[in-house]
Amino acid sequence: MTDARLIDGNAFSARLRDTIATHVQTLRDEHHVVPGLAVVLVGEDPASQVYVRTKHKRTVETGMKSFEHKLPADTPEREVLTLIEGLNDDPEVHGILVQLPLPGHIDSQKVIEAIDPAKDVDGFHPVNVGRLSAGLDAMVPCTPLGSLMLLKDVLGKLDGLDAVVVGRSNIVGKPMAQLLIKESCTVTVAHSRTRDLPDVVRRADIVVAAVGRPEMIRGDWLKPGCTVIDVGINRIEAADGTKKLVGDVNFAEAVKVAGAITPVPGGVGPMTIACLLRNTLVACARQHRLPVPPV
Ligand SMILES: Nc1nc2c(c(=O)[nH]1)N[C@@H](CN(C=O)c1ccc(C(=O)N[C@@H](CCC(=O)O)C(=O)O)cc1)CN2
Repeated sequence: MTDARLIDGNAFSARLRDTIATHVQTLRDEHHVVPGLAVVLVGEDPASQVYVRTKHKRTVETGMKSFEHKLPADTPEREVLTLIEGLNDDPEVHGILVQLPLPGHIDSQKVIEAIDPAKDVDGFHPVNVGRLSAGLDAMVPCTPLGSLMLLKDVLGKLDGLDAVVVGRSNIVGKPMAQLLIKESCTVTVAHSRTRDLPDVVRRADIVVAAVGRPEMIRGDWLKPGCTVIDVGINRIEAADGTKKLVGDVNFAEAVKVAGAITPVPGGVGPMTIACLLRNTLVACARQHRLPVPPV
């Protein structure tokens, strides 16, 4: 059997960012409006610092305004909430994102709920969670949205397909399941208590792995020809002592069985930031009561 097709998230996200940049230019030229994204980082988590830096770079490249707020790790919760109140009221800011995880003394849910749902480009506010689950227009979390775009690019229509989402987090697993239900898939959400997980995964035409456990999903758990979306980003030590990035799927085994698969890195990860820009563009258009660009 030939190896699975590699789903190239770097190439897809670069095309998406180009399309977004074109729409940003149109908004600027025709309506004198420039989308603005505010990113709040609390603390010095090294991975978060890299992601926030990349978000700033991509935001500016796309022609949008970027507002970075970097706060020390011991910033009181009240100060973060006050900052968000200010961003909610700032007409130049159309999207607000608080980089997660937050330091332990800050209640993440309280912070998320302080964001104006119209500016919640992460789609984590309960209003957006509820709207997505009701099948209404909503801000959709970036990683599941990017995963869905890749799936549609590979498979076209998804209706009637069996999808298994492994992981039930609020950020990925649950919204991913909602998006797949909307596409008329038959969706199973599996998690740490699921019985006979390999058998459950083996039924799937689409496997979305979002458990946060390095290489947990093995090649012999997969239905031959299925499509695998690996959301996991795990830093592990390789046999030679160097650090490497792996997903939640054992790639070397899975590539021999699946029909198509996202690599890690270079699969879903780059889609997360491209979809953040997409959500900021959409939020801006809605706030100015302009037609929402088709992205
Ligand atoms: N408020 C949020 N916090 C976090 C989110 C989020 O969507 N909203 N997601 C993750 C981190 N994240 C964006 O914030 C993110 C993760 C990974 C990538 C990415 O491009 N990954 C690369 C590998 C990069 C590396 O070497 O580490 C890839 O997979 O190719 C982008 C964004 C948690 N926090």
